[in-house]
Amino acid sequence: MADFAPLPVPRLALVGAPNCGKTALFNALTGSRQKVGNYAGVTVERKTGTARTPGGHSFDVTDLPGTYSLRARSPDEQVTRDIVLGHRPGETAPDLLLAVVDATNLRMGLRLARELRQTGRPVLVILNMIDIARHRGIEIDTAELSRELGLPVVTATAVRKVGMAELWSRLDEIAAAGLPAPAENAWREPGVLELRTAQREVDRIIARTVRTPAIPHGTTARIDAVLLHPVAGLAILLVLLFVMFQAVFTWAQPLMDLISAGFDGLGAATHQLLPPGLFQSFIENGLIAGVGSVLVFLPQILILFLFILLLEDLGYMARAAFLMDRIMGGAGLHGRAFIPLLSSFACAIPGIMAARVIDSRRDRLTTILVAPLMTCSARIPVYTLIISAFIPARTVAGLFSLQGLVMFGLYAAGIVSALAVSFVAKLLFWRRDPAPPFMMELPDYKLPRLKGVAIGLLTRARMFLRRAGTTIFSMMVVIWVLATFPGAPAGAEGPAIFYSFAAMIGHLIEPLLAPIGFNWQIAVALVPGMAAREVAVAALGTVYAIQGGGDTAQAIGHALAQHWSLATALSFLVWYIFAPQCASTLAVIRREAGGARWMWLTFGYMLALAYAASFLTYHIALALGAG
Ligand SMILES: Nc1nc2c(ncn2[C@@H]2O[C@H](COP(=O)(O)OP(=O)(O)OP(=O)(O)O)[C@@H](O)[C@H]2O)c(=O)[nH]1
Ligand SMILES: [Mg+2]
Repeated sequence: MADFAPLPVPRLALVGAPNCGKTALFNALTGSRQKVGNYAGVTVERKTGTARTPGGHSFDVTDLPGTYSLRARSPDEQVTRDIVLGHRPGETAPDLLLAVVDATNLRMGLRLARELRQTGRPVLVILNMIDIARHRGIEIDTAELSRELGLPVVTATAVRKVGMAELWSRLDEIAAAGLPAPAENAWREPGVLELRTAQREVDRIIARTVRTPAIPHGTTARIDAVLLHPVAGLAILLVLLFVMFQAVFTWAQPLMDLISAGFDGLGAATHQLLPPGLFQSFIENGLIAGVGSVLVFLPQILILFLFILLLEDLGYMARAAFLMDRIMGGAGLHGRAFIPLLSSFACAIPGIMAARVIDSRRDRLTTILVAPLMTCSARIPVYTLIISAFIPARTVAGLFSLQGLVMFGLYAAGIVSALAVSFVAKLLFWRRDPAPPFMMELPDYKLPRLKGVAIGLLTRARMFLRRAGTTIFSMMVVIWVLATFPGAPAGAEGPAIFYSFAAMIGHLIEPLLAPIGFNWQIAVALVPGMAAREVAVAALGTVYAIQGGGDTAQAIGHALAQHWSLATALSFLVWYIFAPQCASTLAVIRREAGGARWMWLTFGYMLALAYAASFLTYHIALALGAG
């Protein structure tokens, strides 16, 4: 019954279990660069693109979050189910379902493929990661499998061009022949008994069509025996994190010096080229001091992400989640919270969105509540600036850089407080609910693909530069104006900035912040810091530059070391661990938690924590003579 599809461009949807390579296939089909990662739950939203076959046909392709069954439990799984069944308002079901199955893990994938067939939509089964399956000596009789399933089956290796040939030619055939008309949906939510029957049927099909080698592939198991060991595994995880932060400080230095020198030269050149006056001050103090002082931190951010991307690709991150589950569970956090919290090290916003993979609402809310406590990369400029200005560059025990140790401590403080807050949240809100058990599949180890890592780094760099060029730049213009006008009255003493709007605003807020050791310059920097945390660094740069310092990151450091006490610097660092210094994060919390209540709760508790912790730090430091 070769009915022709009425739509000019047929719509395909990629459906499959988490981590089976849907996004990799999506990228291969559409030429996009969506994020792939070797752990479950990377994709939490639908993404669409267009595939053009070698035969010149076009398809609309949708990438979906992974799901083990249409019996959806978490919000990301519901997205998939609703799209597959055409339950989205104003949207019909896709014309062809591409059932993506991990060829090394057929049990999960085939059960879902059979569920998809029940929906009545045409289904094409793709056995992805066939390269790994062959490498392990797994033999799959695809013709027989296709007969058993009653569905066409192709094999694919999404991450290699040559691995896509069969799928491309099959799509061309489908386009030429026209899609079969869909049948009635016969799928309904299966009960436990039906699920069990379905799994038995799948096991029977696998027994008939798949030959696995007698000796199972042991590498992953052998590595896991060490890396998942309750003691050795945790120790290795700690060492890895520690090395990561040491590297952020030591490897980045030469590159940062280079960028710094570049901005130095630029500043000097503009100073010479431009006639003295407002314009010169704007370029030198506003632009170069502001944006330049933030750009210097690009190398550190990239080094941090190099580590994270490599470990992700390797398949280590899911293990880290497994290791942390006991500790996180004790604090009332779900094991699946690990990935969202890990993403929050980049930025709380994707982290909070990644919490969609957590199916229970209380666990999702707890995760969202504490995600902003993870040290996001926007804090790195703030931390590094203060650390380089106040913490001597010494080595401790002949091995560790003291600055790296302090940085490690700041990250650790964020993590520990996140655990503490979720523990308290559990006591306050959810005392009676028992925590559901943690189930997460551990992916096999894979060698990281350099191309993927390089793309990941490029994306990060581009995002960072875009922020520097937009948010940070525009905030800098505002700050420069506030710090320059109305100018000093005739016969005034001291730098003109003392008579500026910025000083007025700063002096207005200062009494509130004086108890935690902040001066009016810090008060000025905190307000625009709500737009993006790094702006605080740039704002301090501009304020002190106009006040008469130099205009590079190093010059800002010197200015701070002159004007601040150590107690103030420490209090400022501690403030940045806790303070709700990011308006966009709060907006996302409101959206994802479904209410302003949770946003204000987050804002309130973080502000209270920040103030209390900075107050304590400042006064303890003063008492110890760091005033
Ligand atoms: N060797 C090999 N690796 C693959 C193949 N397809 C995907 N991968 C890798 O498998 C991992 C998971 O791929 P993704 O595309 O992120 O998987 P996904 O199905 O989108 O996962 P979720 O979005 O979490 O549901 C990544 O590390 C990919 O590089 C393949 O055909 N062969
Ligand atoms: Mg994906």
